[in-house]
Amino acid sequence: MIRWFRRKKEDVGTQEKEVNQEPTLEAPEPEEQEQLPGHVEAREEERATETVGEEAVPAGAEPQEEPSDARGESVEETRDGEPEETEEGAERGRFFSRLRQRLHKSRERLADRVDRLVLGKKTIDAQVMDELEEILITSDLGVPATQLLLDRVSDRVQRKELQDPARLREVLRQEITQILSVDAPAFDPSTTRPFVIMVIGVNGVGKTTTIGKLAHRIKCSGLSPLLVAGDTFRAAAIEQLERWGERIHVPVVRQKSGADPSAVAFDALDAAQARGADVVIVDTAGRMHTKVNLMEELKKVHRVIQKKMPTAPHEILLVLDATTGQNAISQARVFREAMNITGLILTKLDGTAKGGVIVPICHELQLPVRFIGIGEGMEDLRPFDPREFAEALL
Ligand SMILES: Nc1nc2c(ncn2[C@@H]2O[C@H](COP(=O)(O)OP(=O)(O)OP(=O)(O)O)[C@@H](O)[C@H]2O)c(=O)[nH]1
Repeated sequence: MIRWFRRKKEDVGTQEKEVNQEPTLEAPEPEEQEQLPGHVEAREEERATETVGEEAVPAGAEPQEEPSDARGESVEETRDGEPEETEEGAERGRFFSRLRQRLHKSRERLADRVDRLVLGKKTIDAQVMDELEEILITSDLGVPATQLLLDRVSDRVQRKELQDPARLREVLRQEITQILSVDAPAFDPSTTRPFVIMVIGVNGVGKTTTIGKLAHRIKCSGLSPLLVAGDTFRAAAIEQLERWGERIHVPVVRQKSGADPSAVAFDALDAAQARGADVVIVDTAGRMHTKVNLMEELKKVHRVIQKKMPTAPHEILLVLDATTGQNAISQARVFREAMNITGLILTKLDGTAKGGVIVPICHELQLPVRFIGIGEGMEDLRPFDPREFAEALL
């Protein structure tokens, strides 16, 4: 057992236990130093100033340092070591450099520290492993995933496959890619019609925004989406979804505030058939303003959808806010107890240093990350690619 790990395990274990004992389903506080728009108090005001039809600019967001050339990457930064010359390759390069730019805080916490750790070192000895452990834990990788990575690195060192400290980062990247590559069927809304997606998560994590972005992606792929305002407890949530609908020219099925969400979902499936919609995306409440238990309410919506269409919902996507770090894992545990989640969406990865949390989430839950949110704009939802993410992070 490694020294640092032994020293810190108790502290971290206690912290994790506290989180596990009382998983909060209230929107948790994001990192203190970040004035992210996900901050609950700030949201109502932001909504009032949101403009339909324009790319929303995150409050306090740093100017987007998009590279002026297509890639903004050196040749060594290309994914396969070769310059990509096709238009598709250039497009991918642009997206990748944007992803890296948005993940820069998480990258600073992980990659830059690993680089500093190996600088001038000749071997990967116990001291290096000790410091690596600290870097991984404090980068939100959690104890079990950190231990797994350390074991794999140690194995490679012992088998003499890894001797040069300069290769440590590359090896970590490979191992993290493996952890992130959860075995699951692909997300493919073209397989059934209508393809029904239920989106769940606590309030403030970015559900409605994510639904807007997802519908935009689906529309761009040639399918016709329909949005369902299933968070009937907050009038603002219905309006927010409607604004997204107007912005991306996608119809929204709604009822008045306070209506039964399962009745809204039921009617929406009729509407989807009548309109010939290909994909139905159901927003749900994140917090109950009544005595009804959130999980019971979600189960009811699920039952009603299933009654109408026995194979539906085809995806149940849990949205988690990356800025909440380890708390996101606790939330996922609670939701998984109640719902048969098929995939995850991690939001607000831009501007947080806690992007590493995606590693323990995949490691523990063995659920595929379907998409990641890297900003508030329409285009800021990306399909999750484990290798691409690991490369952007490390
Ligand atoms: N920076 C950033 N902000 C995001 C992202 N996704 C969502 N947000 C912001 O997070 C805030 C909360 O998003 P909502 O979509 O209202 O969250 P919700 O889960 O639907 O919240 P309720 O409607 O209260 O249940 C909004 O200000 C969004 O613009 C993201 O990927 N990056």
